[in-house]
Amino acid sequence: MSLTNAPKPGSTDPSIIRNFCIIAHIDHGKSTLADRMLQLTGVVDERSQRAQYLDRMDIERERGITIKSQAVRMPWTIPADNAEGAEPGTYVLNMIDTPGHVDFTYEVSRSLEACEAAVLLVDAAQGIEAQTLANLYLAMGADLHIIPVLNKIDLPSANVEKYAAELAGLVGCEPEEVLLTSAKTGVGVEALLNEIVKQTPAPVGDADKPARALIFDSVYDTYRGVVTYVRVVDGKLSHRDRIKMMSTNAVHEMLEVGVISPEPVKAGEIGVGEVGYLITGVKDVRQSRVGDTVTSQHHGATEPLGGYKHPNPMVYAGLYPIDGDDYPTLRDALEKLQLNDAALTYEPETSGALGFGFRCGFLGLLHMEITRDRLEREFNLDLISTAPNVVYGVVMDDGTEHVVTNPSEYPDGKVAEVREPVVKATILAPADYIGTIMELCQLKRGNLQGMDYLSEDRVEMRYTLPMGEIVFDFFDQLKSRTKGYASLDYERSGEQAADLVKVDILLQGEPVDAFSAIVHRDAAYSYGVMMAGKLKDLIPRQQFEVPIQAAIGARVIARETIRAIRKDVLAKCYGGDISRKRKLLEKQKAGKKRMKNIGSVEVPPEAFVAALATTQPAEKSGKK
Ligand SMILES: Nc1nc2c(ncn2[C@@H]2O[C@H](COP(=O)(O)OP(=O)(O)OP(=O)(O)O)[C@@H](O)[C@H]2O)c(=O)[nH]1
Repeated sequence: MSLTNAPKPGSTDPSIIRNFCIIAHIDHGKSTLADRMLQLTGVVDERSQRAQYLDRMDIERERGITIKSQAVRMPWTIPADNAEGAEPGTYVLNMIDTPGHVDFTYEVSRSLEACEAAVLLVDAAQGIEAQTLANLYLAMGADLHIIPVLNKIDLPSANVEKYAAELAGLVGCEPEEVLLTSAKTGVGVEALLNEIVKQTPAPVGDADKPARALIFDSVYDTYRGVVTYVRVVDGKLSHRDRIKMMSTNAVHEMLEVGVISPEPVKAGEIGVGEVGYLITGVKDVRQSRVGDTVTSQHHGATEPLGGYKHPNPMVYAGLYPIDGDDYPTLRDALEKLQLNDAALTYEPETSGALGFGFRCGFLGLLHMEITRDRLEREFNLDLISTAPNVVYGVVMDDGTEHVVTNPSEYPDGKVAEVREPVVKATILAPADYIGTIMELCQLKRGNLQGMDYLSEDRVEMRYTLPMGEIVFDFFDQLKSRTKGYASLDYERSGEQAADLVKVDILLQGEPVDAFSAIVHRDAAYSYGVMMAGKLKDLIPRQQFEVPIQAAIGARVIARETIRAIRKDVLAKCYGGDISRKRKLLEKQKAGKKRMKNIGSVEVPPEAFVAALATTQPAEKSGKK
């Protein structure tokens, strides 16, 4: 197809615009399908085609997952001989590739607001998974038309009949209406593009009203500053406008307006129903927040589009440089990352054991891992991260309330109540595993809210669970108990009072703040024993005996001892070569410089890294 006769941005009749997104469980093939569409519509030619074209960040490529949403404009022609259900002619498709992981649900929900239809993609060898449901519910909540598609039909293990019926049952259509594709071989993708044109409602909006556009993404680009992705609802945005962000009333000069196809293409303006980008002088994505409404400064709109939510951090952890000299580099690195990630928060913090670092807030564990990975990789830092924890509310006997994002801030004195955040979790698994899943959820203080059979051998179980129990190794354990067959999705759902205590770990009587944890009273003993045992193995023997204790307040609940030894570096030096002796002693001194001192106990940084490493969340690899 030639792009020269494709409709131009700014003057496109809304009736030929189709805005859609692709939603799916992680790994069901969204990015591959998006690639295939780019190829078929001619916006990416064979030569520049690379796998996962839209996943631009290195880390996205390496992990094979999508982190930031992207929007692409593609022309698609319905020929006269296949026009049943649509006028023949060239249409404009705006495709929004959405992230699939639970940490980025907020981004998915904003992307959905910019569309009229959602292609619901399901792996024909896996069937419906937890995030298939979660994303479907989000899409239905946004009133989108759903186009059900079974992908990967080329796989020998595909069970098209079974899963088409399951999917049809879920969205309420006939199994024959489920489209079949292989994003890998391209089978069925052309038919899907035709169906998108036929089934997706054209956008409605008023071209004569003041401009209103929804920000559904904003990213920081080193060369161009903040690039804001918008969907225009009413009016027009032109490169000559000064624009206003309606939540803050901040006014910005517009430097450029354009569409992505699949590289940025400048346009004079974008109008009703169109999806495009804006570049202003803004230097920081926090000034151009996802969910906000953009209008023009003069004769602007007075009513913003539907409300938007601040992404609140759910999980906190301390990040410390292993080498204290790297502290300024870490600060600069966090500042740079935040330009691109409005959800990342950080503030300086000092730890008696680890020195200067930052308390960082994340949307979830995957978000935390990705941030840490990027800091280490892109800024060449070696970091120690403390165990992640959620936010607790502590009410004292005298009625004062504290918000605790760090165990070391846990207040002293008489505590009346501790409140913890809870989540609503949905687990999908083969029915054979119901018993073991229930056992695990019980262990993690979950409450069963309901259970449904999706088909004969597949169940959906709904639980409320304390978020603090989910952030550690819940997902890992769920996967290992179900041989990898279960999938999990959760969302924040208020808080509850719980019997929580702070467990301190003491080395030679000195509490080590980095190892303190807030845990349920029933789990306090096992946390203490586990940590004391780990540290006994990790901390090298010193010239004196070192007791390791775990304590709740003044009460010691577990104890280990590291026996004394004198490491005699001169032992191998017979004879009296004084310069050699001095050399060895200096080497020992240099080694000691890296050590972290807890009282008089020297702890190598590696011991902190190993002791604080929880079982790695399975999402680390980006796969289920
Ligand atoms: N055999 C086969 N493999 C496919 C097909 N579509 C995608 N895949 C493979 O499935 C894996 C996951 O595909 P992606 O496109 O990265 O999945 P995704 O849904 O975008 O994943 P996230 O971006 O992480 O949410 C890749 O290894 C693809 O090559 C298909 O139609 N057939």
